[in-house]
This record gives sequence, structure tokens and C-alpha cells, in this order.
Amino acid sequence: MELIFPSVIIILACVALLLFLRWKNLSGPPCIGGWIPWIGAAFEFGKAPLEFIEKARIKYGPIFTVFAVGTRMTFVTEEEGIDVFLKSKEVNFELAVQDPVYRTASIPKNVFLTLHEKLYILMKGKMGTFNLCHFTGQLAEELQEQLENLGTHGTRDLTILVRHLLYPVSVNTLFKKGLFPTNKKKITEFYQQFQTYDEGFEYGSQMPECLLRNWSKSKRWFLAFFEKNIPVIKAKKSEKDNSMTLMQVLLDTIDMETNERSPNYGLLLLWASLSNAVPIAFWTLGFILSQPSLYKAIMEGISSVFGAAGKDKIKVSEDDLKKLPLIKWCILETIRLRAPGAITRKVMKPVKILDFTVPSGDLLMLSPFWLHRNPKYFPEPELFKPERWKEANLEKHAFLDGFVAFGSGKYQCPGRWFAMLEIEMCIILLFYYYDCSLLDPLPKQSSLHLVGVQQPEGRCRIEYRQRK
Ligand code: HEM
Repeated sequence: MELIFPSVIIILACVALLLFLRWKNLSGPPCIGGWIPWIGAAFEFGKAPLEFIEKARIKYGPIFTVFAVGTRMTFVTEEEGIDVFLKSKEVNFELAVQDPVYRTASIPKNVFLTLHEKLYILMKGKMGTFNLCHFTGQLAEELQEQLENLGTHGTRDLTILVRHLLYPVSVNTLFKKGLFPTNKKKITEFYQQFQTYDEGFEYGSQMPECLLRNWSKSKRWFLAFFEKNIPVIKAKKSEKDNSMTLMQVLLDTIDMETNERSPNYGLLLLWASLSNAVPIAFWTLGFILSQPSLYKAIMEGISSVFGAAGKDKIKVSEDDLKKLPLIKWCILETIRLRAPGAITRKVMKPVKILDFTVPSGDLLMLSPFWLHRNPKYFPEPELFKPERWKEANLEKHAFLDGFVAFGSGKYQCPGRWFAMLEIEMCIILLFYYYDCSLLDPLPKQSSLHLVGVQQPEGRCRIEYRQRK
């Protein structure tokens, strides 16, 4: 009797626990795990995350949880879930990205949480639509300097060409004029290090650094680069009007709170400014050049605004840009089709979506890439149709409904208008000076990326020849 009593209690406790777990599971969205504890669905998911998401949506419905390496990611794919993602006070951006920020830029949680909102407001203001006009002149100047290096004609891989234009232009515009190396060896080193850092970023944001030797080296290379250059960036204001660059403005605030993390923020801003803008410039040029009638229409626009190509440098004004809406539509249509695989928020308190309760601690995930393929928002979603952007009120800085490539809500991408402007200027100036054609078909997009926009899977060469 003495032995039976505790056994009954243990059995009852187990039954209660099982019922509780079953109830919990029933009230949560369907969960895709694997048979290996903790690892869960990591292998299947990691092989091709974008395809995995779409297959799971078809099999499990509009909301489902993927359990992988100890993390629960709950994907929302339809209105009700999207609304919670974008508007609920119970889901949080900062707590969702804090861990990846720590892994990729070594910014500790307390520093990140103290500074994030202040820095975000500064970036949003400095790169907002009112201030955009301050970038136009310098972007044009920097781009024309880089274009001079292309010579009269040549053939290059389009990705490399875009990198050679946008790396120096972004660094010199956002950090400090002249900061980008000018010595050939150092330029090559910068390119190689950034490529390694960028390519490994997604793994680096999830795995211990000790498992990613080369990536870790490139991260340390950039931290040392900024450590050396922060005093230089701080020292020099614009000779023309004493104005400050974005990084100089950020450094003022970072210094007030902590004087040790400036290089880390330099690295984060560098990555944010290049990782999406470069592939989007690549794809936009690729889409335009692979459609002769579109390329012709764009060239007619450029010639009507700037005249025939000559030897002198040109100035590009806000008014000029307004006369060339087709280029902006092409950029937006490219961003729609190559949008980030996922954006994320942390669930702070359980949230109800459809008939399910998503528990606190889950990462709520939204896929701009798949949302942009919903025919309800974008008819014939797989087609590249720049003219659909005619409907958007771009004068009022509004995108089309259902377009979330820059995120949405409180912490929408603060660099979105700058990115659009930089890519627009890049296309205008390249096409103004050179006749271009593609020597290879446009490559497929890789489906390996959740973080950021989609990368090309193979090479694509461009031939360029100075216009007469
Ligand atoms: C086409 C190019 C770009 C795309 C598609 C893009 C997309 C995004 C997305 C999806 C987010 C996360 C928003 C969210 O979760 O709601 C983001 C954040 C951010 N982006 Fe961009 N971005 C682009 C270009 C740029 C550029 C050129 C800059 C800087 C000059 C920039 C700076 C940032 C920063 C600093 C954040 C983090 C904001 C925060 O911490 O609150 N982005 N971007």
C-alpha cells in the first residue's frame, strides 16, 4: 500500500502533463519539427528555406510553426496574421533582432537596447524624404568618378560591376568622403572581406562564431578597419557646408552612451547599406537589359532629360528624377520580385491568430517574398510588370498595398528612400554614359536566403561601350 500510493500520484501527474501538453499543442499552430530533439526541422528547412515555407503553407494552412535548433518560428501568411505582425503591441522588433545583432556585430544586448530607438530616429530623419535632396549631388559626383574607371568599353560580370560602383559610393557618401580605399591592393581586400562577411551573414547570425572561421576573420577585419578609421570619420565635416554624414551623426549619439562600440555600429551600417542595395541594382539592370523595348523606353527618357551623351559630367536634379518615373517603377518591381525571405518579431505575450494562440517567446515570421506573390495584391505575380507601379502614390511616398519589402510599422527600413535614390542614379548614369547589353541570360535566384533580398545563382556578363 505504501508503495502503490506514490506510484498512483506519479501516474496521475504524468497523465495531467500529457493532457496539458496536448492541449497546448492543440491551441498552438501546427508545428513542424523533426525526429531529432532540439535540431527539429533544421536540416530540411535549411536546405531551401523559401521552398520549405511555401510547401508548409500548402500542407498546413495559413499559419504554422517551424521548430529548428531550439527556436520556434511561427510563419503568418494571410491577412489576420499579417495584421498582428504589423500592428500588435505584443510583438517586438528589437528583441527579435538583438541576438543576431550580437552575433554579427558583437553589440551587447544592453547597449543595443539602450541605443536602438535613438539611432533609428536619427537614421530615419537623415535619410528621410525631406533630406534626400542633400544626397543627390554627392551620389552623382561619386558615381561619375567610379564610372570613369570603366574606360571606353569592356565586359564584366554584372555583380562585380555593381559592387565596383556601389561599395565606394555608399562608403564615401554615408561615412566620409574619401574613406573608401583608393589603393588597388586595399580595394581588392575590401571587396573580398565584404563578400565573405555578407555571404556568411545568415549563418553568422545564428551560429557560434568559432564554427565559421573565415566569416569570423572578415568580421574582425572590418572591426579593425573601423577602429582605425573612426577618428578620421569624426574629425572631418564637409568642406562645402560643414554638414555631417550619417555615420558622423550616429557617432555623436553612440559616444554619449558608450565610447567602445563605434566600430561595431560602423560594421552594422556598412552591411545594412550594401547587402540589399547591391543585388537589387544587379537585378534591376538585368531585368531592364533583358527586355529590349523596356531598355529602349528608358534610354529615350534619359536622352530627353539629359540630351546626347557628351564628355562632361552631368548634374541630376530632383526635377530630372521626377521626369523618369519608369526607372523608379522598374526598381520597385524588382524589389517586389526579389524581396527579403522573411522579417521577424518576438512574441512578448501570447497572441491569438485565427483559431490559434501563438505562445510568448516564438519568433513571428512574415515572408515579403511570398506575400508579394499573392495574386490578390499583385495580379500575375510572377511577371515583371513595372507599369503596375503607376497605381502607387509615389509622390506621397506610398507603396502599393501588400508591398512589405522594407518591413512595415515602427521600424520600417530607414534607408529605403536612400536605397531607391542610389539605385536610380546608378542606372541613369551608367546608361547615360554607356550602351549596355547582357552577354548571358539572367541567372535564377537562389532560394537559400531568408535574411535579405534574393541573390543571383550564377554569373551574368554585361558588355558596355561609351555612347557617342
Ligand atoms: C533595396 C534595398 C533595401 C531593402 C530591400 C531593405 C530592407 C530592409 C528590411 C526588410 C528591414 C527590416 C525592417 C523590418 O523588420 O520591419 C531593414 C532594416 C534596416 N535597413 Fe534596409 N533595406 C534596403 C536598403 C537599405 C539601405 C541602403 C540602408 C542604409 C543606408 C538600410 C538601412 C537599414 C537599417 C539601418 C535597418 C535596421 C533598422 C532598425 O534597426 O530599426 N537599408 N531594411
